[in-house]
Amino acid sequence: MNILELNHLTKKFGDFIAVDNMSLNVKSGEIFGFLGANGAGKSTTIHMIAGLIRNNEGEMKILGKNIAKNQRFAKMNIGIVPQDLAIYEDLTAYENVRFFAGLYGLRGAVLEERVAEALQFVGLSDKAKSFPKSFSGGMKRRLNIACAIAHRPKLIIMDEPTVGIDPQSRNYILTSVKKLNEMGSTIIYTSHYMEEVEEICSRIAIVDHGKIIAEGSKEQLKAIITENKNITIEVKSADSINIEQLKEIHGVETVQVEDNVLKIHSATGVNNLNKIIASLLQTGTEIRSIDEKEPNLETVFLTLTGRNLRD
Ligand SMILES: Nc1ncnc2c1ncn2[C@@H]1O[C@H](COP(=O)(O)OP(=O)(O)OP(=O)(O)O)[C@@H](O)[C@H]1O
Repeated sequence: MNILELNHLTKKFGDFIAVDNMSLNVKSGEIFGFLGANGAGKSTTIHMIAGLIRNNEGEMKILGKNIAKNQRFAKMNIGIVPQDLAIYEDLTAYENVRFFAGLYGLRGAVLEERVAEALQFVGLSDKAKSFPKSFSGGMKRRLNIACAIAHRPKLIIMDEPTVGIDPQSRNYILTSVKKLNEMGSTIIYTSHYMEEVEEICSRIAIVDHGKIIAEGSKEQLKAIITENKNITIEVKSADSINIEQLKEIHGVETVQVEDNVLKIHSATGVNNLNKIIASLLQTGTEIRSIDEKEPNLETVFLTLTGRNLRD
């Protein structure tokens, strides 16, 4: 079942099209990765889902209901962790979470219980009475998450929650995302860090210039690119390399020599490294090091857009 549906969603700022006819289905229970470079249109999409800005065209549905026509229902079922911290410096951690949970209609004992639960979940129970100004960047991010999850939304959307924080807090957040998912929430995880998306997401959409340019599991996305394996061999001297002979080896697609480094693109599933080495040794080439890499999402992104994910 689809928890979120975006149909032909478009957002323009003047003449500029930030989100361009975007259609997307997110299934209940998944951790869905929304991967794109800065300015790709990720935050704009989230702001439309959150009702913070209006779309020019298209339609959005949460649990089958039109978001624009069922705003209260949408608010109850969606928790947004914004990219820019949405916490009040002059309220304690506890008061911050209570304020947001109150906005979603929680009252009385249930409210108190859920606030305590959310603070505990992000590891800030012992800081409940402290003010965020004494918090590290990572702690503020965690408080930001607590504010978005206290009302137990079915869909949690996180907009780059690990930007600018220390590795320990980053790991904490990634573990929390997996835990929230195991506890039953669907997650949309936005990032331009492909390692994070590869680690936690079951399905991924790559967004570029406001459009989804590829969508699928990690394996499906990697299968898009043909030059699947990159073999880099450093040699003492490249003079003796017989390039034509290397190109005849099964699976070898391209061979490049730069200074004393040999770069070979080879099809995956082809076990030809022994033959490549044998060819080099036969012509008297001395090997210094060998490195063989499977493609990653960065390579997929580069192949699709011609650019690196990070600027
Ligand atoms: N209010 C606005 N007015 C004009 N242009 C805007 C506005 N908000 C966003 N944009 C532009 O829309 C494009 C998409 O921005 P958006 O913030 O959605 O990208 P993003 O993928 O979330 O990237 P980032 O990680 O940098 O936030 C950018 O070129 C941005 O400059």
